[in-house]
Amino acid sequence: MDLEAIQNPKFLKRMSNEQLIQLSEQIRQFLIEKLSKTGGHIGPNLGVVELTIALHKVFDSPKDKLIWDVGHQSYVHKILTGRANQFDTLRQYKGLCGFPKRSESEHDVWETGHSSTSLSAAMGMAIARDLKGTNEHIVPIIGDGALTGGMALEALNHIGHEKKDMIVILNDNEMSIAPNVGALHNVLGRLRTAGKYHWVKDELEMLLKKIPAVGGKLAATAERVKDSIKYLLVSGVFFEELGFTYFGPVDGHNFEDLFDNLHYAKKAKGPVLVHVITKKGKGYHPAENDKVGTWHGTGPYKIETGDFIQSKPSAPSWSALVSETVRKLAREDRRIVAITPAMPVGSKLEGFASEFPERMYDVGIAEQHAATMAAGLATQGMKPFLAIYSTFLQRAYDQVVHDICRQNLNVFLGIDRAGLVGADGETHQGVFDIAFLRHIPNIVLMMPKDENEGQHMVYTAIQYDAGPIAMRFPRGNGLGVPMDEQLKTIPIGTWEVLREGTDVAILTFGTTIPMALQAAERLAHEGISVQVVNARFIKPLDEHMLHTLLKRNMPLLTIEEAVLQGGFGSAVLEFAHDHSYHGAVIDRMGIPDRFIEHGNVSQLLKEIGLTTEHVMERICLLTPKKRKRA
Ligand SMILES: Cc1ncc(C[n+]2csc(CCOP(=O)(O)OP(=O)(O)O)c2C)c(N)n1
Ligand SMILES: CC(=O)[C@@H](O)[C@H](O)COP(=O)(O)O
Ligand SMILES: [Mg+2]
Repeated sequence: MDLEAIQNPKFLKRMSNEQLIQLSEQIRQFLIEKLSKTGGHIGPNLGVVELTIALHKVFDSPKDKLIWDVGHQSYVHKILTGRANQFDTLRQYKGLCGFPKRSESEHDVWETGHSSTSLSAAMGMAIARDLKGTNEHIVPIIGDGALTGGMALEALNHIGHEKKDMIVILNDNEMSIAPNVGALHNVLGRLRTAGKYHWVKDELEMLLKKIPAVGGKLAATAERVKDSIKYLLVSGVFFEELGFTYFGPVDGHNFEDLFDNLHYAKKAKGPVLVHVITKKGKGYHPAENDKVGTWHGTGPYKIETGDFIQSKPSAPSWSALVSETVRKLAREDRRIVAITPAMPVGSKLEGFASEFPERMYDVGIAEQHAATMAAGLATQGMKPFLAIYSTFLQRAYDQVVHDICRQNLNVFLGIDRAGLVGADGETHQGVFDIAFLRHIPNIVLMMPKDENEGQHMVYTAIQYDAGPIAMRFPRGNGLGVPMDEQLKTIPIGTWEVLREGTDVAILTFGTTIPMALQAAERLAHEGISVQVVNARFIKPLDEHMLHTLLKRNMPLLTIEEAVLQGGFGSAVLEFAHDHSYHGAVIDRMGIPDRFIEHGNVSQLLKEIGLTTEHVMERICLLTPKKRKRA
């Protein structure tokens, strides 16, 4: 069939299982083809083809609410709800979002991107339904990785207590991004192998009744069987004791099994959990055999070979630079412990993990736990390195305030993906961390201009023992600058003049330094002398340099690839005000007060007005008398 002609999922109701099998094959090929050009979350989506088809056949979206946790696995849902013709624009500027988007379709009832929110949202929708007296089905679909998120466990606890009608679909493929971790994962493991939970439970009851009747060796065998089955059943009881009716394990690639269980679940009263076993990457050999998470989210690739199509980077990735520098230091410094909340691959911690397995912790999708565990380590004299994406650090704000900074503990926060991340869009842009960190007492917040300064900053952070210290760095690769052999510490709170100037000073850091230098270079030809300062410490500010600049009455322009509200520019404004430089001329450039959608970073910067040309315009507005007509 022509997938691009699909308007809505109603057509599924008329299809036989054989036809559905053909459809799932067609969708798989479509995904493999399209994503070989656009990139995206190919593994997760190949794993949920049959499950998504079955859900849209059994339930009536959008009346029935399908809520996709994380949402990176919603491409099949988007195909079945009339968006197949947009896949050439997947995750591109003004194109199809890689996550559910309410403005795209009435079938996208809840927007995700950050993990573990589906059950809480589902509970809200279930309460609303019952208060309104309507009868729609509420169906959150949560992965085994997302289930390790604290929010999910908070919601399970409440849902099981309130006993509202809800059908939780647990999509268990044994993988988070990397192989899933945790005790809960082991519970699921037992269930995966237990066979049909309810059948096993009935068999056990019958067996238990017969045991007294058999004597001798058979009794001992029966006893052993009973114990092993009981061990397996304990896992099923895990959910039943939480107040759920457990169905499973269900073969997530077998329509008969799926329909049997989903129809049961649809009729059941109270909260139901359907444990569906799927294979991440199913149907595409390289993705299906991915043991480490390489095919979780990818760029374009060659279908025949599974080779990724990417230009050879001129410099190591920022994540590798930071994690490998920590690894090098960990050889001499036994205090160092690395922690990642489920992103060992993205944070490039594989090397550290292989060299120091006893000092590397992947805690699952548990940022709050990760941050406070780091604080606990620091109280015992250890030097925890918490590798965490800026956007995911948002989950651990109180732990940073209450546990790490308030107790002034020696935690090193490696804030990865700081700034615009591009394809993942609104839910993943790392643009809030300056605003939500800089006002916390005791924290040091810094950002290097290039990877050489970055390695020195890592060294500085490890040596620093006066409290919490955070280094933010962008997604992607460094600039390819020469690297010093010898690491050195950078004095905390010191900025660096990169270019002298007398008419105006630009204060900026990290990824916006190149555009500042380029603007200064071009304006020099128009008679405007621009000073460019590497304001590499966002907190504490370099007060000495600020006083010097403000006393010279130089107009200042701050630039940051981060939100303006409460950002670095705000800090400079506050400083000028607090030190009575009331006549100071201070302008700010950064991300405006709105969410930034997905797209190529350079396109987004252009849309926002963060380019060399925009900097030049702002400088000219600050120095009107100086500009020689070009
Ligand atoms: C709060 C948060 N932390 C981390 C991530 C990064 N992340 C995206 S998908 C994923 C793994 C999800 O595993 P699972 O729920 O099992 O889905 P699967 O990819 O296996 O289908 C992680 C850790 C995230 N999206 N949100
Ligand atoms: C869906 C999700 O949250 C992750 O897969 C995220 O997309 C990873 O981002 P990076 O590609 O920057 O590691
Ligand atoms: Mg999974």
